[in-house]
Amino acid sequence: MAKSTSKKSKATSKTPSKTPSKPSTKSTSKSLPPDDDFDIDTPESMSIVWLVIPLLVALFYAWFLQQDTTMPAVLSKLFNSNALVEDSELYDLRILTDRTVFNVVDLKGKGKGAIAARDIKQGELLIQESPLLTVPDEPIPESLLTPILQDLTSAQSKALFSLSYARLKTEKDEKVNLDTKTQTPRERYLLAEGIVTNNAVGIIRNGQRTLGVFPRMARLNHGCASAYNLAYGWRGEDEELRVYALKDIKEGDELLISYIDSRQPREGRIQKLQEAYGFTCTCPVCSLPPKESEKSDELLSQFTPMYTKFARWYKGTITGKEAIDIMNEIWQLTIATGYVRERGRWAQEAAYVATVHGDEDSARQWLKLAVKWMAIETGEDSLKTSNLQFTLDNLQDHPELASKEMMDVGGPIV
Ligand SMILES: C[S@@+](CC[C@H](N)C(=O)[O-])C[C@H]1O[C@@H](n2cnc3c(N)ncnc32)[C@H](O)[C@@H]1O
Repeated sequence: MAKSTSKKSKATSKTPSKTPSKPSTKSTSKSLPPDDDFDIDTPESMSIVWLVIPLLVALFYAWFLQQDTTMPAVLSKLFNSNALVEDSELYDLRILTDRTVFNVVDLKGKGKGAIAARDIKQGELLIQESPLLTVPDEPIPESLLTPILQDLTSAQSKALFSLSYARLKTEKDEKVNLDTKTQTPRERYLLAEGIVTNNAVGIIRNGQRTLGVFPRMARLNHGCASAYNLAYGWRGEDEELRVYALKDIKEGDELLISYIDSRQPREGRIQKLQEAYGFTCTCPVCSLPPKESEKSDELLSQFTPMYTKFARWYKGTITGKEAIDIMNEIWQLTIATGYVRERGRWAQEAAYVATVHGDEDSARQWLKLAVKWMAIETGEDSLKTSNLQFTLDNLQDHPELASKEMMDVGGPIV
């Protein structure tokens, strides 16, 4: 009240200089004042502004409450009509920061999928996401899931129920109404259970293996071996899932992760994907013509026996030099197959071999490679990358340096 009074007196004091010399004719006029007479700072217009602003805020709030959505979704709509993020995905504010990276679109034979909206650089962080919900990594009973579903906000619920499922855990002949507005609590549970099973990712929380649903990441389809271009992982130190680009990706390419260990021949991959996710993989590697597919199978099937051979070094049945030779063969295999996912870990293991045999030069070369690839897969600032960088910077203080017989084991041939 006091404020508006002082405004009024201030405005009133201005009036004389604006008042035309013949006030009687003007004051009776109902028409709009001429432009040069219009002054927003007059007492009348100020009081209108002060009335209109709260009214607009109230109207906006009333409209927002009707929207069944989140404030960021509304803001995103208002300020960025080209935003690539659907309202249903906006249960986590950080999603707004990755909205220019990919579009979620319908893809023939796959449901939805993510398509790069621009060129993406190797090592770029593409998704950073908190779990929408978590459940223990075991069968999910109705008594556990129902209260979790009841606790979801409307945006979270929308995000969850927009996801895909492969099969529902129904009793014989049981029909399930899929309309979330009219379904019974049991039908809602069955649908949610199917969605969680099809989309959840294994994470470690409080030392326990847990399943988490991450709706943004859940749109990523599967590709085998060289076909997938992203690496995902749970970052325990920040309690969030991160997805990084393993390779340079062109605008328009589909973004793919690997749901299974795809270092195996086609038949095994197809069977595993069918059992766990209910689809027959049609990725570029699974769609190779027969001759090329045979060649690809032959190469991919070499990874496991080669790594088994390398691991004999831990038991002392092969020398450090032999172990490093095998690791270099594995590295060549990653080049031949385009399977680059585990390079960071493999280089780290080779660095350890070189370290304990006191071959500091080779250890440093392997550690540099390990830092590079761990940063691509898990980020430059991840605990894994930082630990490797620390080992590289402080190799001379490594507690196991030269703890086995001294040997020149050899560095990476890349
Ligand atoms: C985690 S979801 C991926 C996103 C899903 N396409 C969607 O529409 O939300 C897993 C499901 O996607 C489909 N899918 C994933 N990768 C596929 C592929 N390579 N070929 C065919 N279908 C695939 C399968 O239906 C699978 O059960």
